[in-house]
Amino acid sequence: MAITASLTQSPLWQQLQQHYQSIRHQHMRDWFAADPQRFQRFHLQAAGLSLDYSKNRITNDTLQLLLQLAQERNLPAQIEGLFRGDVVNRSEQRPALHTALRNFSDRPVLVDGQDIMPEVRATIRRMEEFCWKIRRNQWRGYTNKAFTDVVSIGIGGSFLGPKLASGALKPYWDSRLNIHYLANIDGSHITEILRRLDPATTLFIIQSKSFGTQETLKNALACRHWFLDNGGTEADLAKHFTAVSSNVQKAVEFGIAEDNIFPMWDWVGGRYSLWSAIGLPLALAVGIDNFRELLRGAYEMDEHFRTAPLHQNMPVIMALLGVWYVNFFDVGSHAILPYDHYLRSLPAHLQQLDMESNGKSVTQDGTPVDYDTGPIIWGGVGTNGQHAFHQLLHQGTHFSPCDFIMPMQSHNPIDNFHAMLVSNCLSQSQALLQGKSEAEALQELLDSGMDAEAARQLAPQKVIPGNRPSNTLYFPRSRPATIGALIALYEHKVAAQGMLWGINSFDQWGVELGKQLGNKVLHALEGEPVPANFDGSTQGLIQAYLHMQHEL
Ligand SMILES: O=P(O)(O)OC[C@H]1O[C@](O)(CO)[C@@H](O)[C@@H]1O
Repeated sequence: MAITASLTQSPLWQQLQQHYQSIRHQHMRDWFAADPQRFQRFHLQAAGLSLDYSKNRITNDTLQLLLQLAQERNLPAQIEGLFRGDVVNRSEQRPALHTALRNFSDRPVLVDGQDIMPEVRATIRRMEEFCWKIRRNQWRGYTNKAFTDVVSIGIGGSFLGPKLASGALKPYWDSRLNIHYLANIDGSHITEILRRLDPATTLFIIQSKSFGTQETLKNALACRHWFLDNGGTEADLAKHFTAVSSNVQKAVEFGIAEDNIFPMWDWVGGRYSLWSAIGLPLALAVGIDNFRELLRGAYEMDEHFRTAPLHQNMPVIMALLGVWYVNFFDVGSHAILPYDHYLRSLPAHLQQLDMESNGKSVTQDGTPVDYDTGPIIWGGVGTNGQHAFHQLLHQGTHFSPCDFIMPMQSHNPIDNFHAMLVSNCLSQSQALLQGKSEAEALQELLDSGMDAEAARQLAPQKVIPGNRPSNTLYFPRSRPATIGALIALYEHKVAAQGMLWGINSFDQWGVELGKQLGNKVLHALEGEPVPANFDGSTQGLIQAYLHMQHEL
């Protein structure tokens, strides 16, 4: 769906700017005091998730204007187009149909006139059969021992999604199988993983949509050597090496038996591929039924995104709030703060999802944007972050809107641990909202018995501006369906922001230059002449590397 009018030239954009000027000095504290219904009014539920977005710098008028923006940018039609399989990734001439991977409806999904659903369902059945054989010890290693370890080799989207979801669903793991994720091209990473493993009981899954990613292929080759050097034979490889890829030919050339290759498709982006056979390590860990529940939760969020009116649409509201901060408050970052040990990989997954999707500077038709797009996504698990980076959130010169994410029940209820965890989460968003004025700080110091002059000197250091926005996403417990819904929520939030900004959220050309240069640098590090057109810094660093190879 083409957007014709320039975003920033529209009268609505000017209206939003004027509205921003009119509310920017108002404090959320006063809004809460004036409106006892604010929590209920700015609150949504979808697919088992609840969103409290009342602690945002918005009034009813803000929301109305933002919702008008969504209409003006044809969001409903764009969302429908995404699900229908329109070529939303125009630079690669592809649809983005990760939603087909979790389509529990009987609606066909057409790509080039062909319904892709039969192939999607056949692949899940293959995954089911595979999981069943491994988990019931019918498919065993070359010494006929059952598998104890699975090494998933992949990077980016072929790593972060499965890693996040398998961490999030740790309570559902089959304790007989350990899952290891090997991503980085770093001798220390592979050494630390393989040192603990026995080739006879280790299964490898090479995860690469392209089957051309340097890190993955190098790691896969090293694992193969390790397997052959430690007891396995060429004839045993088919028992221990499987792959997931859209490039079957390359996987076969690498030496993977064709029957051991699970398909991927061009219409699934890497960072949206958890729902495909890339989710295989997760399915092995938690079982195919739980994997299907994850898909079902995502499907429920899909249906919500597709059908809910804009003002009740959770991904759309989160997207609009993001645009409000990025484009009107000039805020360039967004923090993801899960208060759940099992969700500790969420910030890393959302970094790829959001920043690879919306870190773009031109619109779909190639016009440079004259407004900011995707923010820097960062974060970490609470409460650890409170004792590290939250200081800046509370008193730094710039603010970062925060998403607090919190299950209300723990899988491991011990004493009052969970109440303490939740209390920390709630009090952080409360402190961000409320802040502390200089008068309050001074009074506190005087009440503690401090001498008046010392208190007056110290009080400014203790001022906390407050009025800092946050969302709180909560749900009863991290179940497979909840985690599916949560990840899909962010996928759709990111897609909706891309639609509002008119950019392509489904390509990632920016990562290519580094890959091209990387090969030339590698040749130089391996002794070839350093290209004369390399900048002085890179030349100097190459020389330093070469020099240090001779140091003990
Ligand atoms: O699955 P592949 O093809 O190995 O790609 C891995 C990752 O590399 C990227 O292409 C970026 O380099 C990501 O988009 C992708 O998720």
